[in-house]
Amino acid sequence: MQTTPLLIGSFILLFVCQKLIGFFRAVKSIGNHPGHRLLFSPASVLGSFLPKTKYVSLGQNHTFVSKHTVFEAAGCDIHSSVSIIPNIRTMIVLADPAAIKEVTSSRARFPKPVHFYKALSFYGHNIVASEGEEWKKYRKISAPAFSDRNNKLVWDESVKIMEGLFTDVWGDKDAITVDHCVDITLPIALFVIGVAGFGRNVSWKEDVVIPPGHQMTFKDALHIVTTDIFVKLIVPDWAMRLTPRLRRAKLAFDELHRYMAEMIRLRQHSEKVDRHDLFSSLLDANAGDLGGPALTEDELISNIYIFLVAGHETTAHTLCFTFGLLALYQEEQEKLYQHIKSTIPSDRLPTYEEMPLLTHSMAVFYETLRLFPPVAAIPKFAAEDTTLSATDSKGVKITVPVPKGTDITIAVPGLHYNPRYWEDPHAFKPERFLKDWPRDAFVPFSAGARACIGRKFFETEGIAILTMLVSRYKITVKEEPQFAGETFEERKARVLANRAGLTVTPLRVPLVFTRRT
Ligand code: HEM
Repeated sequence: MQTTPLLIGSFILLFVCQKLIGFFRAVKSIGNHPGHRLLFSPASVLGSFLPKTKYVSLGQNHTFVSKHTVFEAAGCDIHSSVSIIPNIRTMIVLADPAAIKEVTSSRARFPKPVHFYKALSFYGHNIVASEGEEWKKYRKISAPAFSDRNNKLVWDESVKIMEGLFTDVWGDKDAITVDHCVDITLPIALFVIGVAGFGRNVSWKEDVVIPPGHQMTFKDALHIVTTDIFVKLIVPDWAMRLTPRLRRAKLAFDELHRYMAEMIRLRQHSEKVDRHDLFSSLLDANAGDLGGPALTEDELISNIYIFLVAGHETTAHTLCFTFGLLALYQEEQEKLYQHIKSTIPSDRLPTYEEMPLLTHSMAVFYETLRLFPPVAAIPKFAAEDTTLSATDSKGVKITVPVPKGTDITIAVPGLHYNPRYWEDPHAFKPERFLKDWPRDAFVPFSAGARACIGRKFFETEGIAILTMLVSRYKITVKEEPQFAGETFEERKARVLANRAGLTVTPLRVPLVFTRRT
């Protein structure tokens, strides 16, 4: 009778001893480099959802929230994290430009951990969630669509979309109040990738109408899929009908699939015109017209989905933070307005050829991306036993052993708020990008062969949108009685508050756009 509890107790003791031995071995394998010692891995579902508790979990959005402070505590621009559950995991976290450059430029030594991207692969394999020969195939198919010719299309379409917003939606109103700025930046970014990437032209008026044969709009389906992506990862298919929220998520996943299949059928049956957009490249690859192995139907759908997501969420959130910052820092907005006014005559629309002249607009975006990088943590892993080096707080070079299999995280906010490279790192100062600046200490688009393929696409649409908006409207924070009397710092914290989502997500940015006279 007494043997059962004894047996269970022995098993528990054995399990704990095994975990502890593994834990201490892991700590030793990285030379006992300082950092977090945790019960739950920050890369696990529990570890990222539990609140921040010492020795237990780092809490939500921790890479963004902690910025450079963890590195300061570790006394080095590389810190470690060793955790026990679900299995012993060793992670090396980087905020050192040279170490980051080494990792991003050696793809074979530091590949992408594809299993981390499971949430993005539910429609099939795609460019973001793949490695090796498969990734090379997707990148080769997509690269020609990001040409200068297509960037001009991105510019022209972005200008048209902004004109549509001003005339069809805002009309003759002198002041437009939005309760959350993403309510306008999400559709803007989606319309741009829709038309410039996929030839899918949606007007502001059509955008709110559910087309026949569907139960939600394309925009809503994509938005719900993006927001509920982790639900789909955690909840098994049979359980997706259990609550109204889960049913809505399931409907959105199915609807988005239907919309993408329709887009494909429509383009396949339309007259072949000489197009060079992303959709044409993907369809040609599916038809086997590009040589090499053809894209399967699932790969085609999954890549369309990934370009829609990668191409609109990052952009929409960056635009939203940019408008929020300009509303808070009126003097910076005025400088930007004056620069645009002195560069583009007010009696006509800005052209793609004028984009290089809009240096101040680019500086505003770069400073926003430094402060609010949408992708806060970029994961890699060590494919072999190796080392990484950084300087410690006393300027001494430290070499950290990195055993094969170690997780590596590029902590983008850690680097972007690193006071060794950025003076007064918490301040919004676009001018820092108008003089010489530390290029290796700025990686919002990652770097090396796996850097963002859409960087120029974003910069083009972003500058066109910002130029159109700031030249015609002044942006201010919406005044609300419940926040009367708050200090500037309180207002800033409220307006720029964010949470972890697929990318760093603004919570609520309430703004007023007032027509300039
Ligand atoms: C503010 C705008 C943007 C930011 C900050 C951004 C950031 C990034 C980052 C950090 C990565 C690397 C992710 C990783 O290694 O896991 C990435 C990859 C990627 N981005 Fe962007 N992105 C932006 C806009 C865009 C746009 C507009 C598109 C498409 C039109 C796009 C398409 C992609 C794709 C396809 C990849 C995967 C590339 C590969 O692995 O070869 N992104 N982006």
